[in-house]
Amino acid sequence: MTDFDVRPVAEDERRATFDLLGRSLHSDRISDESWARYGDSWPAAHKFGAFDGHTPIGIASAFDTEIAVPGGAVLPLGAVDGVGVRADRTRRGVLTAMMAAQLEDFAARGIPLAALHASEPTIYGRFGYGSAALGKTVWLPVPASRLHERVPVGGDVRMLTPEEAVKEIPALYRRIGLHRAGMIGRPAGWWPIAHDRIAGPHGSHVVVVHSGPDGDDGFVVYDTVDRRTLESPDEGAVLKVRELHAADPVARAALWRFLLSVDLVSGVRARYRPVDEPLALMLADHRHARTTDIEDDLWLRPVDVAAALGARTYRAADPVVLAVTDRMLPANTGHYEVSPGGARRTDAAADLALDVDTLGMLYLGQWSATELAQAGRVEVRDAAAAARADELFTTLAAPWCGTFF
Ligand SMILES: CC(=O)SCCNC(=O)CCNC(=O)[C@H](O)C(C)(C)COP(=O)(O)OP(=O)(O)OC[C@H]1O[C@@H](n2cnc3c(N)ncnc32)[C@H](O)[C@@H]1OP(=O)(O)O
Repeated sequence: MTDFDVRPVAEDERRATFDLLGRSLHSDRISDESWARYGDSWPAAHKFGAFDGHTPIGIASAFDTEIAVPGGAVLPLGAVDGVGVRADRTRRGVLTAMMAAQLEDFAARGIPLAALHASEPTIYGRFGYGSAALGKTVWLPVPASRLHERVPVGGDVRMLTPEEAVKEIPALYRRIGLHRAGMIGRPAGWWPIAHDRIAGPHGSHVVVVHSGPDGDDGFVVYDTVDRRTLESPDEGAVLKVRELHAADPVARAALWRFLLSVDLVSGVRARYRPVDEPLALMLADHRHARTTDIEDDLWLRPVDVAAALGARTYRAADPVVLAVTDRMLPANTGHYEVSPGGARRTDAAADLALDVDTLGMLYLGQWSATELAQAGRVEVRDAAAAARADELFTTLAAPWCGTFF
């Protein structure tokens, strides 16, 4: 049994907790130089540590931002960006205690949704997080992959210097906007560690911007992986896309056209793309676009179920009543009527019953109530209700986050 206290991280505990996180993820200890450059991206605010005396043995970090939900509303979000427990203190409740403190903090501050990217899919369901948006990995071989002649053409692309990338991309991300459910805002503290570190003067990534008739409207950040070996000295490099954002199909097509045009390349690999990005359809020969993986990407946790359900829109169908159970935040446990007019608490009998993590899976439209019922995650009390819930919760575009945190 381990004794530990969970409390907010103090200013002078930032680096120790950052190192603890790095160690738990098997990263190298951060150098003084890198800490001086990027340490401000690890503020003490919204971090809970588990301490054995003064020594940190666990960290659960989050930053405040916002997330787009189906219908276009943008809600406050607690983005959980770093969780780790010292390897000699795992499996004795340290994470559970930190998650409880963090969720109570989100609830007390009126934050209706929390989200994270999970290192392992078996960790977070018990804390009310559900796998809410998937991402696909695509592989496009070069030169075989050519865009179809009907794919729209327009605008121009230009490669930024690292200094320009640091300056211009944050504003461009804001201009493109949170146009899909699941996309999140990127606060000032996100950029140095997640973008400038890899795409600025000390990084290896390349940034290319597309401009259309109204100015810059898309960008891609990628790295180049050299594949030459003694046995195959002429093997082309692989372009590894870190992120690609575009305001419209013309900008998106231009950025993919650019990637496929780079010389001495054997292929383009992009991970965590929207599952409905029509890359295969954009090729002259759709067989060249290979989806090599589909992974859970964003995990979502309704913190205030009434506020979260009330903020998204629903398609036309008769109402359903959901019985939601939330063991960690019991104030959420109750019945909610969902209809095209919105959502509200009700005393009416429930048609479907589910835990709050499953509500997280349903919320952005990635999974249907029927799928979740067939998998045993939704209990069907009225046989016709799953189909009504499918209609209500379905979204035209797949949810997608598109931001690493
Ligand atoms: C958002 C992010 O940052 S993702 C990155 C998460 N961090 C990592 O993966 C770093 C390496 N792993 C770790 O640091 C730790 O193992 C953690 C943080 C995943 C778990 O911390 P712990 O303190 O061991 O968790 P805790 O003891 O509270 O476990 C609670 C329950 O979850 C289970 N659990 C915890 N971690 C895992 C896991 N990796 N796989 C399966 N089950 C797990 C425990 O078995 C326990 O189950 P029980 O209640 O049935 O007994």
